[in-house]
Amino acid sequence: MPLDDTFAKVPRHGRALPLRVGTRGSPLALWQTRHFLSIITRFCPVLRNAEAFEERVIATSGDRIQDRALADIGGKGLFAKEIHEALLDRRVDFAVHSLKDLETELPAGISLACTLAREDARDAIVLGAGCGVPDPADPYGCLPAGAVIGTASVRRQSQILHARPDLRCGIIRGNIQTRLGRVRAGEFAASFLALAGLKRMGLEREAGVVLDAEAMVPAAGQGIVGITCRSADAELLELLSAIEDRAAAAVSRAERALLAALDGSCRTPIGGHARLLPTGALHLTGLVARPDGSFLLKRSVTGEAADAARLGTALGEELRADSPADLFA
Ligand SMILES: NCc1[nH]cc(CCC(=O)O)c1CC(=O)O
Repeated sequence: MPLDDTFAKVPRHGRALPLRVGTRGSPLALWQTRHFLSIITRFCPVLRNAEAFEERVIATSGDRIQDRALADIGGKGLFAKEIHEALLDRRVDFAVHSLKDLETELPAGISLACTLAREDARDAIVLGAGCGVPDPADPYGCLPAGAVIGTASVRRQSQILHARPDLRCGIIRGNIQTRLGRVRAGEFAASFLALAGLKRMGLEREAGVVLDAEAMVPAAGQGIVGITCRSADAELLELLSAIEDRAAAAVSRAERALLAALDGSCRTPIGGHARLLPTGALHLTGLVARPDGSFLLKRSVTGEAADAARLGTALGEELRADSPADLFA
């Protein structure tokens, strides 16, 4: 059925417009929400009017608590909890998330309806004034000995400390603009940000060093926007699945299955990154480490994209079996 016909069913079924979209209020979250709306309206002319959508900004616990590592306050679910509640309470009809902030096991009644095309999945280092000139052959070489790097992510912390045990990490939180400001103010020698967020904010020039996915394994879902809605809302699920990006769906299935198989404690540094090869096969890298970088295990597999979830589960189980048991206590 042509997409327009599918979407034309929305008002015909008597669903009241506007459709209410839930989003966090950060500049990146709002950008991603408007990006999603521009895609859905391109596919669906019937929704191309000013009254079709209404943005509802929802503050999450992750936005409110700014001084602690995510692992210490309950992990990634914190950016989504209040948004799930708004969906279940029917205050919104669907919601836009950074997929890497969305827990693998969603609450009963909430479904991941679709994923949008991936922006760059890599991490970047934002360099403060005391850093040297970046050398592509030695991505961490420009960081001064003993420097304090701002990050609230145990995944990034473990990988940089593994490569540079002389460095130290301090907690930096807040949205992209806040974190850039704190590096500029000299509170930290440098910090990490997802390149996807910098690009979407037009701040790519702030990326002093771009780390390839081998040097710094990204988080599962990094750079991908995911849309949730109520599992019982068959009509909206159908509409949203029509705009799914197939490549993003395959890589995110692999990465999220890996994460789910490894998920022991939210304090465990875990990386997961999949990409589609020119042959159409799927290449998946997974990483488990200790937060201090003293242990780091990284493995890759290649298989059929159609088996994305199974590949992720198998790699996750293998990494778990070959890591010290206390990492998953
Ligand atoms: N946890 C915060 C968060 N969630 C998504 C992004 C960036 C965009 C993305 O990865 O899709 C960021 C900021 C960052 O990690 O630098």
